Amino acid sequence: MGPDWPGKSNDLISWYLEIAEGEERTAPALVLRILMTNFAAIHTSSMAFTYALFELAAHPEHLLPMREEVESVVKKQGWSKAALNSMVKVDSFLRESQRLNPGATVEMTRKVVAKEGFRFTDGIIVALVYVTSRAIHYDEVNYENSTKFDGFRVAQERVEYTANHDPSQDIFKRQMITTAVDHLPFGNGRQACPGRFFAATELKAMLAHLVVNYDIKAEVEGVRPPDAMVSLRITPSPSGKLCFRKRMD
Ligand code: HEM
Repeated sequence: MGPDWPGKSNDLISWYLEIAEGEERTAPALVLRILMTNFAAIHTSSMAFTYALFELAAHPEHLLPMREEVESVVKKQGWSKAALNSMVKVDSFLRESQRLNPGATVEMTRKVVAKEGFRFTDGIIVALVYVTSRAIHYDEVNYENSTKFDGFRVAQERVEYTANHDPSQDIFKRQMITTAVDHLPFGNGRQACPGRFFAATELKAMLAHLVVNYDIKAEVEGVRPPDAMVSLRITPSPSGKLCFRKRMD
């Protein structure tokens, strides 16, 4: 039948089967790969959304502008992938939430393969490198008022950018999916998270649905439930509570 045939599945198991060879093409090896992908995909996305809800409840002034944006975009483009791309405020809000809430104090573990290790300019030699993503995200050199949550930090910038550039020629470099040395929620470089396009689509769709259908309130006004630390990892409070109600108007 060759590599393509009518009705061929287009899913994760099929993609793995297509490239796996030798001992990688056995059921245990494929199951481990799928479990590993689930591990990379699920807790990260749920944590990112929980953080976004905590930030929204603590900074409720962001809700109505996002509601207006989503309603206006959906009116023109329906609930589509293209519509999600046009939700500039929703994208900016999630990006800011990820900036202030990376999943760990350090990310991007890299094993040095050179036998002599990696030598920093001060002479220190290491075999393993981590990047201090949280410190970078909170650095005033990189972000003005860096500790302040400003959900629309890049939204206006993007509107202005888009108005002045041909969208087919250039892309705004500070979207939720864009990685950079000063924005590392998805890592950076060759090993940057390959699931980030999927994650951004699902998180934006969920947040857009939420802001048009629900009102949200913090349990204690303006207070964001405190994070929990697990070794080098930081997680949203497992006991934090928020109040939701179906939108009344
Ligand atoms: C908000 C959600 C997510 C966050 C914050 C996140 C974050 C990350 C980070 C920080 C890395 C390490 C990047 C580096 O070392 O430079 C990574 C790698 C990875 N992520 Fe995600 N991720 C998310 C969602 C997903 C999803 C939905 C999938 C799959 C559908 C996924 C699959 C992977 C895989 C396979 C890797 C390893 C890439 C490699 O080593 O080549 N991630 N992710």
